[in-house]
Amino acid sequence: MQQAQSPLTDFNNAEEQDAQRLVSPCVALPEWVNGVVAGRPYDSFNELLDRAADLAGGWDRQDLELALSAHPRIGERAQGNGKEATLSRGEQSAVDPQNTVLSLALAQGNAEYEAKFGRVFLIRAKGRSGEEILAELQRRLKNSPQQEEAEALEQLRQITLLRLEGAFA
Ligand SMILES: NC(=O)NC1=NC(=O)NC1=O
Repeated sequence: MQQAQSPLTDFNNAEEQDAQRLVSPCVALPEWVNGVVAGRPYDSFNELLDRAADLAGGWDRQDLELALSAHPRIGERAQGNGKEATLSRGEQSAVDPQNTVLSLALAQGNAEYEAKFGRVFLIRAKGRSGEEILAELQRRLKNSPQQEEAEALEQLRQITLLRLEGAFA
């Protein structure tokens, strides 16, 4: 019986594909997943987090659009029981689907956002109430395309790094 190791030690020692499987639900960008795994062994979780943040710092619009395939709209319950869907539901748990006024406002805001920017609105939902998310959506709708691309990339980085922390908690 292997004595319980720290999650980091397990990650450092895991087969490559097992290590990739652990971090792939963080973001649907294989280059990032491979880069995090290739950086092993890490002396500390902070070293891992720093490398993950560095790799995420280079993301561009293409990465954003590719990653969005794994992020359901805000207010739409992620379907299925894959790891990403489960994570999304947890992150969006503060958005009460029974609150029809909020749900309608989010649906309308999402539609306006997609018409203006041509992609799904992405926000780090964890730690935000439904009302705070709606306020951010309405604020960001006023952004220029360049401003909004930068904001959406920052939210993708936050979601990714929060999920990474969760994978090692
Ligand atoms: N469109 C979204 O913003 N989706 C999400 N935000 C999160 O924090 N998790 C999601 O799935």
